Amino acid sequence: MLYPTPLLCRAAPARLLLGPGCSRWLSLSCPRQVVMPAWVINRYGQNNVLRLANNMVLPFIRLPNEVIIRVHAASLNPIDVNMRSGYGAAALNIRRDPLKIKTTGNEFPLILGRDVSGVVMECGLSVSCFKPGDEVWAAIPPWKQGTLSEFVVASGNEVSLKPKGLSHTEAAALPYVGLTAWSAMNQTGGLNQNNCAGKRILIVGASGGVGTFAIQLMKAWGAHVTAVCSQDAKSLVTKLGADDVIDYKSGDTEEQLKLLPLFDFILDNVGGSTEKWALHFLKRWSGATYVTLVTPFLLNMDRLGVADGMLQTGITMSTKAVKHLCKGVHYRWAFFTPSGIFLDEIAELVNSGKWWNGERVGVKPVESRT
Ligand SMILES: NC(=O)C1=CN([C@@H]2O[C@H](COP(=O)(O)OP(=O)(O)OC[C@H]3O[C@@H](n4cnc5c(N)ncnc54)[C@H](OP(=O)(O)O)[C@@H]3O)[C@@H](O)[C@H]2O)C=CC1
Repeated sequence: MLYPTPLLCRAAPARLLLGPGCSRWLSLSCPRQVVMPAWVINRYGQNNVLRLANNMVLPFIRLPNEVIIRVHAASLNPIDVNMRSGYGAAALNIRRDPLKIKTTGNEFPLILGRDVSGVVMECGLSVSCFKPGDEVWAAIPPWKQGTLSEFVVASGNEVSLKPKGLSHTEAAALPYVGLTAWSAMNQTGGLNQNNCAGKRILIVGASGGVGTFAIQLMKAWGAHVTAVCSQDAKSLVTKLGADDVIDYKSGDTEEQLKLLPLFDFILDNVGGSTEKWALHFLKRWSGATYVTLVTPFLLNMDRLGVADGMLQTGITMSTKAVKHLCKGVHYRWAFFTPSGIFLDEIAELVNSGKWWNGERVGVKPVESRT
């Protein structure tokens, strides 16, 4: 395993001054490329396409607001499994390194993994919030090289100081699901700590990464939470603060929900047929909102190409939004949003102790995520 030498660390700003495209110049002129280990894929497929490469070129700072993080822990989310199979490639390639795609003809090798907890190694010239040695956490957007490697580059505005009470392993389980839940509940759904008290929230798929985070966020903001999950997860979601638990595997979910009062907000982490029945459980004409994280946005572009895929997405989304608005409820799609600022807010909640409900049960250890 090779680590960056001080010379190479100092070389990063010089590369920055050279601007985009300098990597080729440097790799031609450097007698010895500095390499790192990383889990990569060189084509899309099943798990057998994953390989541990020991010769990935060390990433470097291209933009003044970027930082290099030495990865202490990373974790996996459903998106990593889906991206391994090619999910989202059409849209993500538009945002990936155009020079690399132009010179090699494809996006490979790709490093998967969105979550990171680690230590800042190097900062771009305009980074003022972080310095080398800071312990940070982040979720790297899916169009960038991922975190299943020894080093990763992130924009300064995607990074936040890691909560002091969490180990790197614990911290690496939170950013992607945390930012996704934050985006869905706060940015898309309009919920915040000042308007949640007494609101009735239904979380479908409550036992997953996003769901377990969303339960804790809603409880920290004072809402009443009903969790839909399997019996296996009942004690977990109860410990996290869920007030009511509906077991979707034993009996009819709709029949069980009919026994409860209507909801102000539904978070759908499951998709499929959920929106066919779940919207009936929202209060009408009172600003109630249904937010789903399972959308055909990237699939449409994979299937139809970027332009037609975006058009199809726009039509589907607006048709559904208008249809449900006519019935008195808001219908919205939500997406993961990388943000150091929101991670700061999450870190504050974690540091305040509100997160743990008295027990350290809020984080799924990295080993147990699929
Ligand atoms: N739009 C976006 O930008 C993003 C979308 N997502 C999507 O959000 C979804 C949730 O993500 P994440 O939490 O990380 O995924 P997980 O795989 O961690 O969790 C999904 C959970 O859903 C539960 N589940 C499955 N079927 C049902 C059902 N019929 N009713 C209730 N619960 C069910 C599973 O529980 P059990 O095993 O007990 O059945 C599982 O715990 C995924 O589909 C993901 O692709 C995630 C991040 C970003």
